[in-house]
Amino acid sequence: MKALEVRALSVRFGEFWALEGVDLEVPEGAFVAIVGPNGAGKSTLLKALLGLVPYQGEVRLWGRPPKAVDPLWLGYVPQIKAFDRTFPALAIELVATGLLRRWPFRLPSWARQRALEALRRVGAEALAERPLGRLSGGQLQRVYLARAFVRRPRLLLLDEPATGIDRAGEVDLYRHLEAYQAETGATVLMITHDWEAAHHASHVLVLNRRVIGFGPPERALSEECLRRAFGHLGHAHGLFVGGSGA
Ligand SMILES: Nc1ncnc2c1ncn2[C@@H]1O[C@H](COP(=O)(O)OP(=O)(O)OP(=O)(O)O)[C@@H](O)[C@H]1O
Repeated sequence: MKALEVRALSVRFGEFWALEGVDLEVPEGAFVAIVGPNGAGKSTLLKALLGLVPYQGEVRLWGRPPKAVDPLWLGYVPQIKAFDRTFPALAIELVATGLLRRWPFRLPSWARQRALEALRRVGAEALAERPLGRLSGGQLQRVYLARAFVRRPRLLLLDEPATGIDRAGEVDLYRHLEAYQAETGATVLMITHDWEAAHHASHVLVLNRRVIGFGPPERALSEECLRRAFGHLGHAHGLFVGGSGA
């Protein structure tokens, strides 16, 4: 079964086309790494799939329009750029908003258990009772990941989830994602600038406003595809499949 089908998807901001004519089919249970240069429309694609930006074309999740899908089936971790750190809340409460879809005044014990389980999954159980204002950037990123996991979603949309997380935490994150997929059969779409991480995905989407390549890493991460997407490979030369650094 296809988790995701996209036909002729285009997104326009004023006169500027951020995405043009994107076609994509993602089988259920796939792990798709999305790569492309800055401004390529990667975040815009995830937002369009969630109906967060207006688009032209067709999006189907499990054969249905996004609005007909139970929101609890979808876990989204946006790019975290700014956060009001004076907001008086605990990490576990932010995680629980993924479940309750509002700020909990008092956390029901079932929601507390689920939130703790999700924090454990991302190695952040110890942060549960910590005020958000006292989290580092990487710790806050883990808490947002737990917020996506807490729903036990069937589709996880992750926008550069490893940003700010240390190398050991990053390896842990990929391990958690793999374990979660093996356990639930969920589908993952993950934007990353880490081509090495992309090599471990089942599929890679190379995007630059249009689909430049889509398929298994060895095909999509070919030198030709990456050159078409990035123009030149610069210092990353050698990371493409078949290159000396692969
Ligand atoms: N709300 C908006 N209004 C106007 N332009 C926008 C808006 N959101 C994104 N854009 C533009 O659309 C293009 C694609 O942006 P997007 O954030 O999707 O790129 P990206 O591939 O995720 O980039 P990055 O790797 O830098 O995160 C960019 O040129 C951006 O400036």
